[in-house]
Amino acid sequence: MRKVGVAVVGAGVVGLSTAVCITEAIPHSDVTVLADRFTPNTTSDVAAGVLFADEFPDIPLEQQRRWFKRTFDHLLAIADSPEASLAGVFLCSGFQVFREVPDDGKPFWSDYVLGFRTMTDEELKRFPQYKFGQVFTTLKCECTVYLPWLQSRLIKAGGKIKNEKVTDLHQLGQRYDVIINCSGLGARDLVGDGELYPVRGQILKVQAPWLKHFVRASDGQTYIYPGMASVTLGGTRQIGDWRLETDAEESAGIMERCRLLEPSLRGAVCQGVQVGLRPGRRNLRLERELLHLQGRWVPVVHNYGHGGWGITLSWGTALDALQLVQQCLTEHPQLAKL
Ligand SMILES: Cc1cc2nc3c(=O)[nH]c(=O)nc-3n(C[C@H](O)[C@H](O)[C@H](O)COP(=O)(O)OP(=O)(O)OC[C@H]3O[C@@H](n4cnc5c(N)ncnc54)[C@H](O)[C@@H]3O)c2cc1C
Ligand SMILES: O=C(O)CCC(=O)C(=O)O
Repeated sequence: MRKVGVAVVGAGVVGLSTAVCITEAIPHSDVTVLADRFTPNTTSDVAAGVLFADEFPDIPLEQQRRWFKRTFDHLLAIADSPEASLAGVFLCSGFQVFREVPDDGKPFWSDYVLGFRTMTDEELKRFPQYKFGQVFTTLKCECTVYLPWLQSRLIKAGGKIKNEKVTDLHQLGQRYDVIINCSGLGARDLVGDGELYPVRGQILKVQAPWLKHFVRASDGQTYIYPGMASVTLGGTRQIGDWRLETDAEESAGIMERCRLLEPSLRGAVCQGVQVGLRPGRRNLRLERELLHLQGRWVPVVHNYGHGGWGITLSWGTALDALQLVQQCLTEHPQLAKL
């Protein structure tokens, strides 16, 4: 029996998670990840990798909760296993602080992180400019470690990886039975999605090994996330900005804002500056369609547009993409019987 040939376009956290889920769940699949950039050169590699999210406005909250919880549970199991350091996944605790008391002090994911609660007045004293805060333990998934680990897991399960820029899905129509589009911001050109836009993010990596807690200002413009080898200081969220170069003035601004939150950073040594373009979209796209490519009908599953929450939602959306592939195989029995 010939296997079902599946092409996954994209080797960021979304593409690799989706490829692993399909390869491990569908034994008669032959999955190839095609990408023009691999770790450490994807946007995912720039991410702080913290499990945290804002809401997509038009996607049912239940669905977003499921994506968050499934990713959290998957990564927590890794964090609790001997694989944790090899996969770059670990628990991290800290504070989110607000200048004004929010109307709703409980984000949609508050039941899934560990120990979510409101900060006490004593805890808030450390942040004199802030009136309200939340304390919780979430996960950090460092993609420069996690993506190589996912690639190894994929290859071990029988998947393949190929360096190829896909300029048109027609290129793949004759070579694969199912196509999964996890091209992030690249989907703007690949499938002409004008709803996608870049949200530029610049971060600093500093040496400050005494810091053990994260601190995040609720506007998402200032955050301090201690990690395995360095502390990530952020950030910027510049909508529509395509610049990949680093900006010295912005670095100075990030450092200044972070020092106001965490004065001990005055002693921190800066190791590097990075920029990434988040795949911004009003709502992420997770759906399937049937495309007529080079004389045959080919199911295409889209899974892109995760904005600033691609690591947070990676496993949950990959499991939904897998379900869409399974539906394609049921509805197109010629594929299931290959
Ligand atoms: C500064 C910063 C901090 C962040 N922090 C966090 C965080 O703490 N938590 C969180 O959840 N998220 C965070 N994010 C967001 C996160 O990085 C993204 O949501 C995530 O990386 C998107 O993953 P992706 O796999 O869709 O895209 P990418 O990582 O961009 O991968 C896209 C892949 O598609 C390939 N590709 C594209 N077009 C083509 C083509 N035509 N042919 C072949 N291959 C193609 C690329 O080569 C690449 O392999 C942050 C982002 C930034 C910039
Ligand atoms: O916003 C955060 O706190 C985590 C970092 C992030 O998700 C981002 O910068 O996109």
